[in-house]
Amino acid sequence: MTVSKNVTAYHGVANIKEAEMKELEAALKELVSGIEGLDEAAIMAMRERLNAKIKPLRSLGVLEDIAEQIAGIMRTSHPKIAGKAVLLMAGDHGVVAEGVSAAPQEITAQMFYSYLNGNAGINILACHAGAEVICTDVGIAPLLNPPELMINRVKSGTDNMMHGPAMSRKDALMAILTGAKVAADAIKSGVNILATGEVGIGNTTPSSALISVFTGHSVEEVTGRGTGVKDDALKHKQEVIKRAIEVNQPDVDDPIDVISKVGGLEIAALTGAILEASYQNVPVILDGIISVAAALTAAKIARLSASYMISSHSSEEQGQRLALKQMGLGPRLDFHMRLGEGTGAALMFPIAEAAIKIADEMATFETAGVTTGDF
Ligand SMILES: O=C(O)c1ccc[n+]([C@@H]2O[C@H](COP(=O)([O-])O)[C@@H](O)[C@H]2O)c1
Ligand SMILES: Cc1cc2nc[nH]c2cc1C
Repeated sequence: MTVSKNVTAYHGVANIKEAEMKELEAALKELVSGIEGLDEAAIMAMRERLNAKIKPLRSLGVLEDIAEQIAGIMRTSHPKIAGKAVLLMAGDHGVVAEGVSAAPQEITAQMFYSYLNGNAGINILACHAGAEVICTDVGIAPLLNPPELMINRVKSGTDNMMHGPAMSRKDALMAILTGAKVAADAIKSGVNILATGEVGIGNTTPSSALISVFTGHSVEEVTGRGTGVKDDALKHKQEVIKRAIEVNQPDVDDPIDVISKVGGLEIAALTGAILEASYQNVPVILDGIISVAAALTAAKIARLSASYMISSHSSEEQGQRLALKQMGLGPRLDFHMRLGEGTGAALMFPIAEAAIKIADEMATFETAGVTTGDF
């Protein structure tokens, strides 16, 4: 198959599959313990740079917040954005058997091919932003089964969480570490800002379940229509989520337990990617409800990882905003989007670059000879 120019089909993560449970737990522990808080001195130094620019103080609002955050993450007063990538994780969901999605399961695999071909929404928006799309099959159901999609597959779709755990604890750890490895490889190749994206028919169901468990909001409050279920199906979807939580009794104090019981493979991989980005001082832009459910899981595993996250748009799924709020974040773009794939996150790349450009290129009161004052 031909893979278009700004797309990488990932073929790595050799030894995770042979790893023992103990090794996986230890690898995650090591990753988590290496995540540090942001560099406050770099944040203050960036603030000083921005305050010297020819504008009333803080008048570039969120752009200034983003420039400071990136300085704190990259631990320098003069951060530079080099390579940009969307990490697109794919997985299927046993719970689709309950009729929780408006779309059929085979679309996950079909869309994955579209990403590889470079003609889906995320390809266009990532290309527009000068970013690559790194696609990983973490758990697509075996419909087409071509070997090139299976290299990183932890499991061929989750089990139906309405009847028991979506996956084993070991599978959840493997998916998290697969995501971490994909992020690590991207960073090694020169990428220094990441965005999260995904595809997985049915995945708004586990995302809402995770958000309900972690935030304490009711299932009704955090569950929306996903691909577009109608009123009756939405009610049914909420009942399925409630039942899944009741049957599995996830332990809210053990985020791996929660994500293994009511999560998803691609969601877990995004959690791992976010943890790795945090570990390596790389900002990570969040997308819609699935990405934010993964981010919330990451923040529950490692509280400090939340400071490495840059929010993007507000999904039409109401649970996304509530999950962002729990992490002290809020959406920046209100575009009524609900596609996923990383499309909303990709729109933030140029905004992050614009924020850094302001710091680098805008004149100061001194250089421009503009009178300073109490403004
Ligand atoms: O990003 C979002 O907020 C978002 C909201 C609704 C749907 N999606 C996408 O649609 C699929 C999940 O919807 P569903 O109804 O099958 O659960 C999955 O492939 C997601 O990428 C994504
Ligand atoms: C067509 C289609 C494209 C998608 N991209 C992400 N989720 C999706 C769901 C559907 C149904």
